[in-house]
Amino acid sequence: MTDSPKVGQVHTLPASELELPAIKKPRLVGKKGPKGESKRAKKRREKQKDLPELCSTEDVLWRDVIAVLGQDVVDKAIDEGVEFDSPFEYHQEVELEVSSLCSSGDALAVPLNAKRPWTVVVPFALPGERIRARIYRNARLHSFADLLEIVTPNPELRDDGLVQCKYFGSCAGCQYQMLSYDTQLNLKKDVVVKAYKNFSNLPESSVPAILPTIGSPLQYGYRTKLTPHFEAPPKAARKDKSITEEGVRPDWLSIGFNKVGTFKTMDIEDCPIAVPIINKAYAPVREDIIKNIYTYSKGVSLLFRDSLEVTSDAKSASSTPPASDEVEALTSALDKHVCITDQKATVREKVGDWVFEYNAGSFFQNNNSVLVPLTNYVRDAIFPLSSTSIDSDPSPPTHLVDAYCGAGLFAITLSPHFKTVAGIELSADSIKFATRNAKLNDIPADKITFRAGDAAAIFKTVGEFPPEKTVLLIDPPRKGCDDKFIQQLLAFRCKTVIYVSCNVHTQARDVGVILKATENDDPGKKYVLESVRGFDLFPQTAHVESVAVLRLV
Ligand SMILES: C[S@@+](CC[C@H](N)C(=O)[O-])C[C@H]1O[C@@H](n2cnc3c(N)ncnc32)[C@H](O)[C@@H]1O
Repeated sequence: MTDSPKVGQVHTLPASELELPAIKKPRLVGKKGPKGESKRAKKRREKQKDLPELCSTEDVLWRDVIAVLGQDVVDKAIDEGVEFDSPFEYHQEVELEVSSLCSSGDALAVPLNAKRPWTVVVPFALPGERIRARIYRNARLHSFADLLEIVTPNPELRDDGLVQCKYFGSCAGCQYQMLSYDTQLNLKKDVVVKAYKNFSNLPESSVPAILPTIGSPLQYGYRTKLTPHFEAPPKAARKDKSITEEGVRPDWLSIGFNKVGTFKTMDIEDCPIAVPIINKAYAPVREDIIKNIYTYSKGVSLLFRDSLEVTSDAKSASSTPPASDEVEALTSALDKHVCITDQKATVREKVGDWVFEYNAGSFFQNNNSVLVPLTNYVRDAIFPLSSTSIDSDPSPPTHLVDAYCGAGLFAITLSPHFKTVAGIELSADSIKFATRNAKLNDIPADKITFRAGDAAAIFKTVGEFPPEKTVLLIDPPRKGCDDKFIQQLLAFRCKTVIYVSCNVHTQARDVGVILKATENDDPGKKYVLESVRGFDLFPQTAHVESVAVLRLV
């Protein structure tokens, strides 16, 4: 059984029930234009001022809207000042033809018989489908709507039989369960292609053909972290405590994730993309919350993290290498999974033969099954040819800088291939664990060092690293690298840069800045974009991780 929309079925999604106001036309404020500026030039200047922030979610969607309507149509609407004149009323029901998918995984549809060029963003619909939807918000040349019905499905793409979650179609977590896994991977490749087209500011000739997305070995049951949440009891409900004493969930209580298109929580009993141990632990926690809900005065965001059991033996082994007869006990202890719910507890995870510990509340990649392929891919990108090949690099890199290193995932897994490794990370807590993880994996302290600080500070500390034999690995948060970091990267100019990113749009922007800044430099000093490839860390969702390889030529 699934709640996902079916042909001819009325699918009630909740967003349109909310009183979401229409987005107001922004006021055009700002500096005066140059003297003698033409009307047309003024309009264009004002148009630029109005545009969403570069690489923001709105900006990514805006580029998709332009692609559907065409730049000429968009320019004309803006010149005529009608870009916010939606043809739709709040809650109007409309029939639409889906033309493409946005990078967020939502469909972009065109109204049938519209008075003017317009687009509508609708979740869970697919290109080629005819749908019915209800408008709940208007914006610049596009509206947002809830999906009501798929009038004509696209059987080439849609297979509702693939859906494994009863909440799919209502929960905001997944977008793609009705698609084959190959289709999901192809769509993610398209997102990477679009990101480089829209945000790198590079000519086509500077961007290599985007490589096929590498899939996750697990496509369900892979998420090692889940954070369901719930609200505190409303005042009126606090007076009536009788129901929960019997363990029955009151109607107003929802423990779970956001409903699609809203900030409202929907009640979710299990999540099939999470690892089984998390779902097992979640059920009794839910029961306990329901029984004790009136003791909560604030809403809570829960944490569930898959961990290998850390025994006292294993703990002491983390500071001193284990004696050989302890190894077996340690190995078997490592294979027992537990679920951690305390933000401050230590999580233990294996990536291949490497062991990592980190604070449950801090960052670690959320899909363990893909981490060996990902780290191996990065290794092979750094050392492109096998050591037996006659063409192999006669002077391979010897030094690695891992910027934004977290608990040391890349620094540690890549350490056997380098003489010296240096990592930097803003979170002092993660650095404490990175240092501990180096010890845990028997990496000598004189080979690998981690320091807490802003990523840009690493360049001051690696003055001894020969740039022509150094690899810089970057894995920043969604906002990408700041200007200070990029300027120092350019000054350092090491031979290879591997840019891993959870936001391909900011990655494309930063890569564009780096390539443009070096395009007129002497041979050996210019960065080229050697390859870009998506990695699927989050199957069933629209999210794509991206790995870009830059090399000096
Ligand atoms: C996407 S995570 C990558 C972590 C690590 N590479 C991994 O794969 O586990 C980004 C990391 O950057 C850190 N970070 C955020 N801003 C930073 C900054 N300005 N300088 C250094 N690290 C930063 C975050 O704390 C986070 O651990």
